[in-house]
Amino acid sequence: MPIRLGPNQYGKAENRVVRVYRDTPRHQIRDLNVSTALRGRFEDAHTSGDQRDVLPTDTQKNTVFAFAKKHGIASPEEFATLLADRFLEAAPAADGARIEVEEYTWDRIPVDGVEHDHAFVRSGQGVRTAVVTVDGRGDDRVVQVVSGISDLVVLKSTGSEFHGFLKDEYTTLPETTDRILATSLVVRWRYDTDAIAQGIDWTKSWDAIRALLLQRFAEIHSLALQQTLHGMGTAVLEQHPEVAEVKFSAPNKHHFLSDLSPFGMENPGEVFYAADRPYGLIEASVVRDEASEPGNAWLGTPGFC
Ligand SMILES: O=c1[nH]c(=O)c2[nH]c(=O)[nH]c2[nH]1
Repeated sequence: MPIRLGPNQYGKAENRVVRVYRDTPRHQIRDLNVSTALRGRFEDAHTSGDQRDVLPTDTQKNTVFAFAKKHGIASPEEFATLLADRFLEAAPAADGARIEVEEYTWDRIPVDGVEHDHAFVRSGQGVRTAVVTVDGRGDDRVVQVVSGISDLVVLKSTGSEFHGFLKDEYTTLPETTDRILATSLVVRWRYDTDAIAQGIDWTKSWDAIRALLLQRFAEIHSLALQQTLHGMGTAVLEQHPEVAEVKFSAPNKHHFLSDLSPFGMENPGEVFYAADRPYGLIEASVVRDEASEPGNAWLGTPGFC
């Protein structure tokens, strides 16, 4: 029976590495969740059990922690690229490496109006993400970087409408010109490969894109979550030539007006029931026409159309 090994990859998932910089009394921390994966010519490991080409996932884990000490963590993107290059050097059978990073950010705790040197509170403003894929070596080396943010929970208490939609015999949703719009955004944006080759200030770009996404969410008068996402993504592409495409996954966190009429009370958009499920799931991407090819940039990153 003709059977062959299909797509495969292997690595160490969710290495939780915290790097403390303590060169001065004012400490700095980077708090990451790093997942590594190698792809390539690993048929023997699967078919005959011969592991001679396999760089163990345990070694990959050790490398993550050793590199946090040796190189520090300048940014998720840079750290991931260092790791990918290292694994391609250490494992000759690997044709590509995919490094996924989540970064949890911490703010200094203010004490008497002064930010503390070594006490932090986790910032609740979204998780920074990066997926770096390096394929090939030498002149054939291709680097793809998809940065992003997840768990960015946003809400507008007005400035959102939803009406004029298709109706059939099962439609009960009332049309509205004033509703709450709330979502927990997952946004990922892919960088142009030429821009990557020229060098990108990853943190400056990430900070600016996050701020722009929030600004546009606030500013856009929404006729649907779809239209809001399109406006946010378009703004990113207009203002960031280094970005090739933006993808969104946005659960529509429905807020239903509570019916207070049994209690003789009116409710002009003041009291809502925040439903947690089911939720509308709106996914969309915005792509620059002349965008560089994505290659393997999205391979292994689920949850987006
Ligand atoms: O912004 C929205 N988009 C939809 O597609 C949709 N469908 C729905 O019931 N409510 C909403 N809201």
